[in-house]
Amino acid sequence: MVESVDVVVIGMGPGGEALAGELAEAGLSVVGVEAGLVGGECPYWGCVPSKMMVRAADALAEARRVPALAGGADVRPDWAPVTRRIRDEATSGWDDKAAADRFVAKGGRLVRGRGRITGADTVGVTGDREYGFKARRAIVVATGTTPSVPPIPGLADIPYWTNHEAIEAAEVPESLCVIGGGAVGLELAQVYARFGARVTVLEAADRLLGTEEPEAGLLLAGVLEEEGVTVRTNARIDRVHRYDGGFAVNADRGPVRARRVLVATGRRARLRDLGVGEIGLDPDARAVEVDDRMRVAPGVWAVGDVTGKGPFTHVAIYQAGIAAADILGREVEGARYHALPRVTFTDPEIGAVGLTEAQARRKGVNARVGTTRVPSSTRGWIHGTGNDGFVKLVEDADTGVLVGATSAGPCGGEVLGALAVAVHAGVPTGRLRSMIYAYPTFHRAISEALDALDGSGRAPGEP
Ligand SMILES: Cc1cc2nc3c(=O)[nH]c(=O)nc-3n(C[C@H](O)[C@H](O)[C@H](O)COP(=O)(O)OP(=O)(O)OC[C@H]3O[C@@H](n4cnc5c(N)ncnc54)[C@H](O)[C@@H]3O)c2cc1C
Ligand SMILES: NC(=O)c1ccc[n+]([C@@H]2O[C@H](COP(=O)([O-])OP(=O)(O)OC[C@H]3O[C@@H](n4cnc5c(N)ncnc54)[C@H](O)[C@@H]3O)[C@@H](O)[C@H]2O)c1
Repeated sequence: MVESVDVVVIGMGPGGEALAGELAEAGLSVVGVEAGLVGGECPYWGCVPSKMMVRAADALAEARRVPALAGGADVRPDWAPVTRRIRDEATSGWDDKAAADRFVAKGGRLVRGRGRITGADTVGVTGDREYGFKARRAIVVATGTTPSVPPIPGLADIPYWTNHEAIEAAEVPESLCVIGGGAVGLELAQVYARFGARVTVLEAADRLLGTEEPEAGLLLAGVLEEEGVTVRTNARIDRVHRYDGGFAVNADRGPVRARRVLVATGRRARLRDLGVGEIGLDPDARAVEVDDRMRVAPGVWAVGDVTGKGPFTHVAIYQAGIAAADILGREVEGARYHALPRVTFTDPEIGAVGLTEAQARRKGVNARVGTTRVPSSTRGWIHGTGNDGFVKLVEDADTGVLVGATSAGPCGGEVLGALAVAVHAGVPTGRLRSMIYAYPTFHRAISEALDALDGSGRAPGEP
């Protein structure tokens, strides 16, 4: 039997949950289909528990800095409070009852199972029982991504970790080989190393955090090495196999032997099982193409990681707001990604917004950059140990407008706030120069980076 409803949302991660909740509150009949946990990756295996781990690991690192600043500290890492907080405070034991109840309280109907598009306006769900829905107003694809596992010989035959196992781990392994030096790999590598694991990071590219400024990857490689993590870039892995109760990852420059192997080599959307061919999409595409209102096809919208516009919770929620307004027939400004912020929560944090220098040049921007090091800023110098970082600005020299920035360092993600406002609003660097920066804050380094921009940095017409 096919039931008629206004909207069917497939996938109730941060994007789907926000969108489905808003539409239900607006009075539409909304079915949210979820194959796993309502809330998706972010609250159970992503942002929230990983940042609890980072918080704990940072506390250890700060305590280890006490001798340089304030006397003595006896630091004895214990993983138990971390697992307890993740189980009890973050995930309720990986139980989504609270999130499911929240959606139902907004007037939504939750259907547990795997959704599949079966026609231009119909969705089938396979779970404990079969459902069929006809969506009068909208189908929304919000199915996120899953880990992309490289076809390394032997890898599929071992019980490797993805972010799920790394977040759920009851113990810290004696040693950990992390394949992939992106955000997942680096945040978790530093956490596990600070809790005592011997960690090696194998990154195929020539630097860590390859999508950000090269200075960021270099900075993190140096900091991690100083903390005892082995970092190998340009790594070629040819085989993985069991070895002495653990595993051996055979790479150029020698094998890495470790108790656990974490695969953190990116994520990808899986469209084949979703029936997207029914609405004329390529089932093998890496993402669902959307316009600036998240429209995919007549009566179909998509939000979140599946759109390939930026794999972050804040992007999923931003897109959900736009799609909800569009579905409700309200006027809404289309999505713009020119000031997309992202933060890698390593210590130092790497905050970035807009274009990197290389991206700006590739887009034909006449890029002018200004960089300052945090240790040479007043606050960085006062901070002392743990003060690594930099602020880098990318200005369009033709317009005098800031088009990108990176703030790496202690509180790098918070310093980013000011830079994100500037890039979002297209503030000319001349205007930023005339601002008063509180002394001695970390964000005051922005004014030093402005001084480092070649020329005046003033926009045409600016005083
Ligand atoms: C370790 C880690 C740390 C992260 N840290 C951060 C961070 O600090 N900040 C940040 O902004 N982002 C972070 N992210 C990224 C963030 O988790 C994602 O961008 C976000 O979860 C994407 O939301 P989404 O709604 O698009 O998809 P998802 O969260 O992936 O949710 C999709 C949901 O759809 C369901 N689903 C899939 N297919 C179907 C189907 N056919 N039928 C029914 N249900 C289906 C899935 O079960 C899932 O619940 C992190 C990711 C990881 C892995
Ligand atoms: N703080 C945050 O906002 C946060 C934290 C974690 C994850 N995320 C998001 O989740 C997504 C997934 O993160 P991720 O780190 O898995 O992906 P990623 O794409 O950011 O990084 C994957 C890394 O693995 C490397 N790699 C790929 N194949 C390899 C191989 N065979 N051998 C060695 N290295 C290989 C890539 O060169 C790349 O550097 C990202 O897009 C990220 O932005 C965000």
